[in-house]
This record gives sequence, structure tokens and C-alpha cells, in this order.
Amino acid sequence: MIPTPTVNKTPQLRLSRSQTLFEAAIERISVAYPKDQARKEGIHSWPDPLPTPTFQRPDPLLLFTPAEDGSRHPEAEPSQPYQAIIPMTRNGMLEHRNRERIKPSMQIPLGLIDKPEEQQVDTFLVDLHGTTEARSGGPLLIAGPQHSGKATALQTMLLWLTTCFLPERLRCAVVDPLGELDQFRALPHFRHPNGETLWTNGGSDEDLTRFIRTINADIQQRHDKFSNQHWDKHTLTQLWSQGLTIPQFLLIISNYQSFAERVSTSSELKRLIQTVAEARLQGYYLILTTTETSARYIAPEVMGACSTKIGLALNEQQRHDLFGHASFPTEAIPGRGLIMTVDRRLHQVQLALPAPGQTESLRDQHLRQEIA
Ligand SMILES: Nc1ncnc2c1ncn2[C@@H]1O[C@H](COP(=O)(O)OP(=O)(O)OP(=O)(O)O)[C@@H](O)[C@H]1O
Repeated sequence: MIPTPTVNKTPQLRLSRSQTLFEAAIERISVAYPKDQARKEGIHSWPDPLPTPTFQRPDPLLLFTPAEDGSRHPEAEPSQPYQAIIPMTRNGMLEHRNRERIKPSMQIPLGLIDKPEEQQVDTFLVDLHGTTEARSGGPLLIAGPQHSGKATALQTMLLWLTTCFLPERLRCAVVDPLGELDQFRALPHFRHPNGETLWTNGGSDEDLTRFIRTINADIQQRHDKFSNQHWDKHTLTQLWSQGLTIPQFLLIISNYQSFAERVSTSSELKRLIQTVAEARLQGYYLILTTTETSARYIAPEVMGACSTKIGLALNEQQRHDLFGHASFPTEAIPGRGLIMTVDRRLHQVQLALPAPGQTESLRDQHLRQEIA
């Protein structure tokens, strides 16, 4: 039995401007009950808090370990080290991809998840296919106000997937009204074998309708080609192991709320979302981002189709829209949010950046260099 620590005198809580309340609270607990004392009393696992972007270190958590050549990231190195989700550089990962026999997988390492009930901070995996022990699975909705980190989360996921899979194993179709994913646009993953580009800003109805038609035709073609196939969650892996590498197909609709009131195409888009969500076992996957969570912008069918939801810096009403009653606020930190896991518990996550850099424009520059 571990005795409850008694704290006779806690130091004054002093908040510096750059320190968040969350960090201040952790600092205070750490001073009152230091790790060493905890260890002496049998508490061995005391994970560090989730990394928090600060003024000094705006990029504390990265997807890949940055390369060490020094020439790529010329800005002064801040004193705190980077933390990376993948203990490998992106080049290392590319070499691994070329050496190993890759299986289909839509498990994407997107950040760190805090599990206080287990005293653990783990890698946060989004599982769009939903085959394994991952804590959640299926179509993903990322909701958050402006500057909460939605586009960055999409970039991190795209960097991971386009690094892991050659274009014949991964096809991506993107609706990107604000041009937030432009860095990826030239990659061959975003082109259909019939020559059409799988990219639109959704600006014109004709363009959006053509885009929707191409994806529907692709789904229908796969359906016809494998009309005798019984699909379960392992079928894609089995087909790949038999040498039939039909591509995984990911549809991303960024800023979905901006289409809600476009009478001409909103119902077509809604139908597409439902069709893609239903074709998951055949290798079709879906990610949406939105700044709005109310039924006016996200129809209940769409909300219901998204079985994985990440909320970034949401207000109380928005958390209610996304998660129901059992929610608690998170601080407005870029990339900090909530995820409801399959046990219906809410957990805090910190999402990883796709590339390092002290400023947004340096991060963008590094990401473009990486992809090029
Ligand atoms: N996980 C993160 N860690 C550190 N900084 C982040 C993270 N995610 C986003 N940021 C930074 O926060 C700022 C806003 O991010 P981003 O553009 O992704 O937000 P957004 O929600 O897509 O905003 P908008 O709705 O305006 O497009 C950027 O400077 C970005 O680099």
C-alpha cells in the first residue's frame, strides 16, 4: 500500500507569461512531490507531461527524428531537445520501406496520448482501417477553431503515409479549399491512373462534381473487379501477400464546413462521404477537418460515419457536439486536443509536427524540402 504523500507547504505558484496553467500545475506537483521521492515510495512510472509548444521551443514534438546534418535547419538550436514519435529519420524510413515487404496499414502515428489511469504517455496511433488493438478506428474527423492545428495534423498524416507507401500502394484524393496541403500536391500519389488529378480546391461545382465522379467510379470499379470477393478486415493484407497490390485509397476533405451551405454540391459530398466510409474493408479511408461542429455544418449522418474524432481547443458546446457530456476542457495549445477511445474515455493528445522549425514559414520550408 502506498501512503498518500502529505504536502505541508507548497511553494508560491508563480506564472510566467510563457508558462501555461497546465505546466505550472505540473511544476507545482513536481516540487511538492519529486520524482525521486515517488520512486522511493514505489511509484516508478511517472511519465513526463505531454510536450507543449512554447515560445522558446515551438516545435517540441516531431513525427520523424530530424536528420543531423546541420545544414537543413540553420536556425539556432534551442536548448531543449526535440522529441520524435518515430525513432528514425525520414530517410531511414524510406530505406526501410524499400527493403522490407510492406503490408497495408492505415495506422498512423500522430502524436502522444496521455493515459493518467495507467500512468503512461504512449504513441497516439490513428487507425483508419481499424484492424488491431489501437484505441480507436475508422473514418476520422478533426474539429477545431482556426490555428488549432488541423492542417498540420493532415500534413503529418500525409507525410507518414507518402513516406511508407509508393503510389501504387496508396492513392490520395484531396479537397483543399485553403491550399493548406499544397506541399504534397506534386506527388504521384495524388494522380489517378486514368490521368486525372485527385486534387481540387472545390471552388467550382463542375470541378467538385468531376472529382466526386472519379472517386465513385474508382469504388465501383473495385467492387466490380472483386464482385466474388468476401471482404473482411484482413482481405487487403491477404491480397497484397498474393501479389495483388490494389492501392489503399484515402479521401481527405479539409475545412468541410465550407461546403455545408453550398446547396448544389453539399448532398453529393455527403453521399460520397458515406460511400467511402462504407467501403473501408475494400481499402477506402476518410479524413475530414472542420472548424464547426453543429448539425448545421456537419450532418448527423456525417458525424455518425466518423467513428474517430479528435477535438482541438474546442469550446464547451463543440465538445458536447463531438463527444457528448463526458468532456473536459483542454488548453488552447496548437496540436493539443482530446480523443475518445473505444472504452468511451476521453484522453488528451499532443499531435506531432511534420517538420521542425522556429516559425511557421521555416516549418513549411523544411516540409517542402523533405517532400522534394
Ligand atoms: N502539433 C503542433 N505543434 C506545434 N505547433 C503546431 C502544431 N499544430 C499546429 N501548430 C502551429 O499552429 C499554427 C496553426 O496551425 P494550423 O494551420 O495547422 O491550424 P488550423 O487549425 O489548420 O488553422 P486554420 O483553420 O486557420 O487553417 C501553425 O503555426 C502551426 O505550425
